[in-house]
Amino acid sequence: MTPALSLSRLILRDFRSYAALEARFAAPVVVITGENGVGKTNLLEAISLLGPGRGLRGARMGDLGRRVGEAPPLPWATSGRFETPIGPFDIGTGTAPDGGPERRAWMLDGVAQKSSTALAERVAAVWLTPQMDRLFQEGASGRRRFLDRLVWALEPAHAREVAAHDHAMAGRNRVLAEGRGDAAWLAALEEQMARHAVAAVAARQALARRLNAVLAGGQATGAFPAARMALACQIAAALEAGPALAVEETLREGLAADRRRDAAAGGAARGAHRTDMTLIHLEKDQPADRCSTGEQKALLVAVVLAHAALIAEARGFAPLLLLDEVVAHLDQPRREALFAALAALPAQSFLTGTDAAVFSPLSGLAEGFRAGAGIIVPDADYPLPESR
Ligand SMILES: Nc1ncnc2c1ncn2[C@@H]1O[C@H](COP(=O)(O)OP(=O)(O)OP(=O)(O)O)[C@@H](O)[C@H]1O
Repeated sequence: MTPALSLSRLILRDFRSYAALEARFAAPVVVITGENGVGKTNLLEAISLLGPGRGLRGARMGDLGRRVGEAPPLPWATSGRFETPIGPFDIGTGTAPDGGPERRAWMLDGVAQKSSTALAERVAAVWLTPQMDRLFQEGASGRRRFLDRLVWALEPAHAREVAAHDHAMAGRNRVLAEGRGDAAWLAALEEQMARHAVAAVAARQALARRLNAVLAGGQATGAFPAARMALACQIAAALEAGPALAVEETLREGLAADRRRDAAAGGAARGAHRTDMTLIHLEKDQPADRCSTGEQKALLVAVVLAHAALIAEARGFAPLLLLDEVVAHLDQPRREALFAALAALPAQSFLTGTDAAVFSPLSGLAEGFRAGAGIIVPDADYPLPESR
């Protein structure tokens, strides 16, 4: 299926291991293979940075520039041309010309942007990486980040709600740590925290509900295991039971009552930062943390496939899917299920792996590249599909 949003050209300058790269993509499924350490993940990371946020590794901006010897990383830039049914647009990002290495600049169609808001309106990307193999074993923050990225693709303003909540919470933590009994200031911060927490959790809940409806339909996920997303979150539970304004009020009162406790603990016991999420493997009736690594990967794949279908329906374009080393974990039937699902999905996907042979069922469907040191070249075994 032709995706309504696809990356047709990527240009990198001094980005991680790439001094200068220009790559053109023409197919809805792009396969990049190469040996360990040649820069496959770096390429996906560069693509992930064309949307808002800190990208697939959550890296500091100053770490993204190419390092040569002991010198500090160079200023970097990446730009992408995106094709849509109403014409192309160009996004560029990189080190801001004025300011330190942590300052980032944004361009849309050659015009500098003050923030990434305009990008969030046009581009979304979702990824699965090898680092996420322990998503269900480690702390809740990784799961929350994954969940928030899914929400963000549906509702770009979600990022602002979460940031505003965290900002108010950091302010409250500071006041509590300093031991200043500034009740009016604390009350104002708690009011902001409560308001943004309820908005952020309501958006997470809405995403989970809509995602579960798509998962239950099963069309987007094909042969992947039937899955359901479950939020573990007191605010979400309260929102199920009563109106948002009442939940906000209860949260505000709870925060005010917790001041002494939160000061001693060094952080708030309630708020949007407490949401956790799991995926339920419905056939086994088990949460993801009790499933095997391969089953967990399959659950995550089912979720990103269903999510892409949901966003395509809701926003008219699907997020780019960046699937780093995902295929290696899947057995043969699941690999073929993934390839079939990707071919049917209205999303552009980028897959990486070390073994080109694994992707052979995609010959004729996908466009292939071999990554070498600082370059990528078309892979003759995966010519551009004729239909494009
Ligand atoms: N800032 C940087 N400057 C120059 N090189 C860098 C920088 N950051 C990372 N690299 C290099 O990039 C390479 C890692 O690239 P990447 O993680 O994309 O590899 P990969 O092809 O995905 O490997 P694998 O198959 O092992 O996952 C390493 O050789 C690393 O030294």
